[in-house]
Amino acid sequence: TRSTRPKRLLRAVQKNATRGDPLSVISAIDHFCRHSEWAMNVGDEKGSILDSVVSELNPNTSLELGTYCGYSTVRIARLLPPGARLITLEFNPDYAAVARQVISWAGVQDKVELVEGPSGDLIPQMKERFGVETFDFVFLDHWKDRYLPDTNLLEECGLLRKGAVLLADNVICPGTPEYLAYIRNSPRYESRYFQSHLEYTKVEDGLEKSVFLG
Ligand SMILES: CCNc1ncnc2c1ncn2[C@@H]1O[C@H](/C=C/CNC(=O)c2cc(-c3ccc(F)cc3)cc(O)c2O)[C@@H](O)[C@H]1O
Ligand SMILES: [Mg+2]
Repeated sequence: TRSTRPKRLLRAVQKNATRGDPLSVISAIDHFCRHSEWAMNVGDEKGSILDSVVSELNPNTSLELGTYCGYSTVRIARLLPPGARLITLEFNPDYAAVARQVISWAGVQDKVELVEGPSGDLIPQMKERFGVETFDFVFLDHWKDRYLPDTNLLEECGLLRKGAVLLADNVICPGTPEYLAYIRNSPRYESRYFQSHLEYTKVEDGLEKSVFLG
């Protein structure tokens, strides 16, 4: 079957990373994307901001929108305390298949539940089907024009607890104008912009961290 970039990325992980060692998986992907083929992972620079937000929050229940190859899934899961869990949503079956293998190569599969399907259908099922009460942390990194509708959906489904943190990738490049306008003007959120760069480049990009006030 035709080789794709995600499959070549997975091969680089299997070749260069040590099974059960999440940091070696993260650096193998960063090396591949820097020296072989650029790919839309959050990357090492924005990734360390993601790490600090997760470490400070110690979330029990986390949601990731847009798994892609599982790079940020591994970054988040490796920092979660025992018993904590990360649900990650991916609607492309080929990407999901690659991500599952990256996640298990890193040895974090016990903390991760990768669900295949569109977020718009899955978010309303979180309570009933996945036994979620509320999320402590949400990482948004899927189609940029879906950040706002999915945030509204999370609100409507009562899935955000007071103090829950939303962290959005790419608020500058490619950009998420409607999401930014909403979240920065809403009295229900306290937002802060973390300036950084588009993964593996010198182009400006950043993460928007927003605390839900209830
Ligand atoms: C339909 C909405 N619901 C969804 N539900 C579940 N999974 C979804 C969904 N949308 C998209 N996905 C998945 O998330 C991933 C999509 C991510 C979209 N990301 C980007 O477009 C992106 C793009 C860039 C970028 C920046 C500059 C460029 F020149 C070129 C690309 C950088 C990034 O960091 C990005 O995150 C895919 O795996 C896709 O299958
Ligand atoms: Mg991104």
